[in-house]
Amino acid sequence: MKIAVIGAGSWGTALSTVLADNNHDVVLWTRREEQAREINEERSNYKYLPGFTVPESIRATDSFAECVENTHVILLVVPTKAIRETVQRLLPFIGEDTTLIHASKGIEPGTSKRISEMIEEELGDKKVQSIVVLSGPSHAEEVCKRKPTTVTVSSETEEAAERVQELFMNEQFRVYTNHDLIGVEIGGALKNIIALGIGMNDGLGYGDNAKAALMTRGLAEIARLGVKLGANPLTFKGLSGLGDLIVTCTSQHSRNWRAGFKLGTGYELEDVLEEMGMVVEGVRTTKAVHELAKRLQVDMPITEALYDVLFNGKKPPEAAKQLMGRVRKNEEELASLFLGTGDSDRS
Ligand SMILES: NC(=O)C1=CN([C@@H]2O[C@H](COP(=O)(O)OP(=O)(O)OC[C@H]3O[C@@H](n4cnc5c(N)ncnc54)[C@H](OP(=O)(O)O)[C@@H]3O)[C@@H](O)[C@H]2O)C=CC1
Ligand SMILES: O=C(CO)COP(=O)(O)O
Repeated sequence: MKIAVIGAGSWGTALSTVLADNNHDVVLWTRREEQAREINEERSNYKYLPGFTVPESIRATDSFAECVENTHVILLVVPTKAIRETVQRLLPFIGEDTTLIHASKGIEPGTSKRISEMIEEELGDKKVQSIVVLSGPSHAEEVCKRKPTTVTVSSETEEAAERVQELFMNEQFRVYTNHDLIGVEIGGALKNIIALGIGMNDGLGYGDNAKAALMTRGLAEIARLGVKLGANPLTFKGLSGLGDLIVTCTSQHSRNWRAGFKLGTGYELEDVLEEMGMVVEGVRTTKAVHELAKRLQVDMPITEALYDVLFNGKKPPEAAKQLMGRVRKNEEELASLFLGTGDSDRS
């Protein structure tokens, strides 16, 4: 089956590889002609995955039409900020038999929308068969080396999720389904905020105790917001929640962790992002979630501390002090949150 993959960064290339390993006919779109040539002729994607050999069967193109015509399955893997313009470009090529899968992780500042909501908005009256999200603990660098990886796919219907599960599943890439689209998208997007914070913690030299605290309390505030938005709290204990939080907060591959680390050692945000040269979704998502939490009156102290560092010039040690100096709390909220017995706003 022909599958169009939009976005030839690290994750688009890695997911193309999984699909090519499963004998699908993969056409990978890049906006740069020289990158299409590099992939087709040298079988490499040096900027994003140095040392990786792109499978022969993957064809790259800088022609959007060539990539997306004559297929019913389209995978979007562009940064969150490029989702709307990409869906706009897709409109002439899609219809009621199109399955739109996205594998991006972010929330849009200004609108506080999840990615599937942004896609729906851009589709307007245009109907597609299904919108499916693929999320979970999965760094491109390991997927390309065919290291064991598990992810979750979610859609409004179980049948749509199962079709996508079937497309991706193989011996090294295990795919679960989950009906909770809101929870899956929220978990995948918000763990990037906590990973930035943990990178910062490590850059400051604070150690493992604080890291464990940030992960645990980070998951609590992710679940707190998710529940308010209608997610199943138990989703946050699954692959797209706790699973992705663990990998992003502990892996050397995480761009969010690396950016946070640099900030913790005293670099300015602008310099960090320029040096990184890859998408660090947590920065815009922190802004979006700060706005959303304020609007919904959900207490998210770690996100707030991060927001102050990223956008209000607060120094990381001061932000850490702010978190440690908060009023006394009781941990029992976690029980009601994760047992699903209440949508507590307490932190
Ligand atoms: N990397 C990973 O391991 C994982 C990433 N993700 C998510 O996947 C999404 C994509 O990330 P990833 O592949 O890692 O990012 P990278 O930084 O590796 O690559 C970004 C890609 O997006 C392209 N791009 C940037 N801006 C635009 C635009 N305006 N229009 C079209 N294309 C654009 C870039 O093109 P160019 O090179 O021309 O600038 C490049 O191909 C993110 O939401 C990320 O959170 C999810 C799971 C794992
Ligand atoms: O989502 C990811 C792993 O599951 C990728 O995280 P980073 O963007 O921090 O590298």
